[in-house]
Parts: sequence; C-alpha cells; structure tokens
Amino acid sequence: WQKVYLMTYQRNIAKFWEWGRKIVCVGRNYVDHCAELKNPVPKSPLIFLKPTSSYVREGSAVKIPTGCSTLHHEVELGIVISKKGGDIQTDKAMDHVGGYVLALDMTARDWQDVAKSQGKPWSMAKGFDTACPVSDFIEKDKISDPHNIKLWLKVNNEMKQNGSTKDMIFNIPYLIHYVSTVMHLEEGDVILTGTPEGVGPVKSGDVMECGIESVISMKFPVQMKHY
Ligand SMILES: O=C(O)/C=C/C(=O)CC(=O)C(=O)O
Ligand SMILES: [Mg+2]
Repeated sequence: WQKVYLMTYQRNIAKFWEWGRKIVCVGRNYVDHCAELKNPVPKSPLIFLKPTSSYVREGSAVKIPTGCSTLHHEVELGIVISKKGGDIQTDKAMDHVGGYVLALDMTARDWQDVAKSQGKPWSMAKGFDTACPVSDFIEKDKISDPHNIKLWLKVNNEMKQNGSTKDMIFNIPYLIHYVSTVMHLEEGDVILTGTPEGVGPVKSGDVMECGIESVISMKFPVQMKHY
C-alpha cells in the first residue's frame, strides 16, 4: 500500500506549477535595481507573495490586467523547494533545494506605485493572472553555482536585462533561512530571488524572451486581457 500511496499522492516537484504551494518573492535584491527604481538598499530581505494562480507556461500569453497602464518585466532565478522545513540554518539550506526555474515577476508598476504611496499591499500589482511565467523545471545539478549565472531578457529582440546572480545582496542560503524563520517552506514552493537592473514596460504585441545563459530560455507574447 505504501507504493500505491506514493504513486498516487507523491507530487512531482518537476511540475510544481500544477500544484505548487506558494510563491515567495524577494524584492530589491540587486543594488543596481534598487537604484533604477530609486529605492534604498534593504538591510534585510524584502519579502512578498504571489498566488500560484499567477503561474503561466510557454505557449500562453502574458495578459496585461484591465486597468494597468505600465506592466514591467522582471527576469529572476527561482528556487524550487523539495524538502519541508522551518527555521532552516544556512549551512543546511541547500539541502532543501530540489532544482531551479527561470521566472518572470511581472509587475503592474502603476498599481504598485499607487499601493506604495498609500501604504497598501502589492498583492494586485504582483498577483494578477499570468504574473508569473515559468520555464520547465531545471534539475539541481544543471546549475553548479546558482550564485554565478547570467540572467537575460529581451523585448522584441532588444536586450533589456543582462545581469548576474553574483550581484545578489542576500544569497540563496540566507534567503531560505530568513523566509523559513517566519513561514515553513514546503515541497513545491518557489522562491523568486529578485531581479537585476533593466526592468521596463511591455505592451500588447511585444514578445519577451529571457534565459539563463547556457541553461534554458523561454518566450512569451504580451496581450491585453479581454473578458
Ligand atoms: O519597491 C519598488 O518600487 C519595487 C520593488 C519590486 O518590485 C521588487 C522586486 O520584485 C524585485 O526587486 O525583484
Ligand atoms: Mg521581482
């Protein structure tokens, strides 16, 4: 019966987007990105959440939510959690990483600016449907040093973001530790580690293409949402 149980209920983290539990996002994790949006460099990680309903996969479009006038791209490295844990120490943190994913933290920047000015949460600006395009799952051993990979993004074939994870302010073990002291991390959770500089607007008809150099790339068209 144990085998049947495992076959029936064990979820495959390589398809986390079909059942994933939470998307934990880190903001302002690159000094140059803090500067371009005129934000102070944080002293501790800035954490927010996206709902898993915001996942979108290649073959579908990113939809500009109705009422948003400035939709920004943010290319990011995502970490896929494979082992549950709370209060995870930094020296054990990488044991909780099952693999990686290339992700876009699509952001309704005008909504975020209004929320910031009114002291309101960013949930709508970051959590609308299609706000989290994700690539196929990347096996852990395909990225030998996640703190030294190149992240790039082009809009209509023009390079907009071209950064390296070596410039993260807070590294992956520290982010896992920090988040897990507040909320348990579980199998299928994803942590988006923040975006390097070069964020900017996309409009209906644009095509975004992004990648982790020598590892993976993905492409998403942008459309207005019609309902
Ligand atoms: O504070 C702001 O104006 C914007 C912050 C973000 O959207 C943060 C991120 O999502 C990021 O740095 O990746
Ligand atoms: Mg982001």
